[in-house]
Amino acid sequence: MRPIECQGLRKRYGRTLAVDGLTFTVAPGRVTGFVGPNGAGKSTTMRVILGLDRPDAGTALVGGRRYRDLRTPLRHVGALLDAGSPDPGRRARDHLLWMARSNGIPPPRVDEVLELVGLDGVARRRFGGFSLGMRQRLGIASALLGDPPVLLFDEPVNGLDPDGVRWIRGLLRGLAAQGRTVFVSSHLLAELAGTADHLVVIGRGRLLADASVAALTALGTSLEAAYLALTCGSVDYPAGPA
Ligand SMILES: Nc1ncnc2c1ncn2[C@@H]1O[C@H](COP(=O)(O)OP(=O)(O)OP(=O)(O)O)[C@@H](O)[C@H]1O
Repeated sequence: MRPIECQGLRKRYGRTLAVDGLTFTVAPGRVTGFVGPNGAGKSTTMRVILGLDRPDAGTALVGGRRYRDLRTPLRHVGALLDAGSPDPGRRARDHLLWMARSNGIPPPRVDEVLELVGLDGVARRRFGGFSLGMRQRLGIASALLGDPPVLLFDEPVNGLDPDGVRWIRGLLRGLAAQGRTVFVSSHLLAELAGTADHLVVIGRGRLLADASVAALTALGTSLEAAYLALTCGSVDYPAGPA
């Protein structure tokens, strides 16, 4: 199975240094949470790993290769970055068939993943009529389509009801138990405490911690307390007194 390796990653947008020399490895076989204050550089890092943005310095490798060098990327890396993307007029199954075709994935896999995410009953409905939870599930179906060893999820539980949150938790744990590399960003620390084995914490584009959830929790009274202590110097808009 394959790790994600970021080495000296740097990315600037105009005057904003979004990622500032990040080095970390995401190991297979466990769920690694990716956390940090708003604007810390999490999405940028994920975009660079997925070849959607070019770094100004450093490298991001998946299984030892750059994403843009992969010929059939969906077979190597699955990603949920933005659940709102497919054409609203396109039917869910057609959207997945189109993705499968462009990556040399056999069509029967489409029905397999639709069933896996619980969308088999609405496979012929148009994406435009999907609820947020259904969109999120379709995004996850796309990520799983190529049966990839590496998966990235950016805020996968955003806007989901408790049932959906519980479903995602089980899915992530199951994928890691199969030996896959699972990298998931979230602001919901309590949720991550129950899902992730390991956390990469960043602030202002820099690495603040790369440690097991157990080790981080032992630093404070809770994972949240440990996180707040680690990131207190990296928050642009701190909350006032409660
Ligand atoms: N395309 C872009 N153009 C200009 N600035 C950008 C762009 N993308 C990100 N940034 C800036 O880079 C910094 C990091 O943003 P990023 O979205 O990676 O952070 P994040 O940790 O994912 O934040 P959040 O938790 O709020 O989603 C921010 O200051 C953001 O405004």
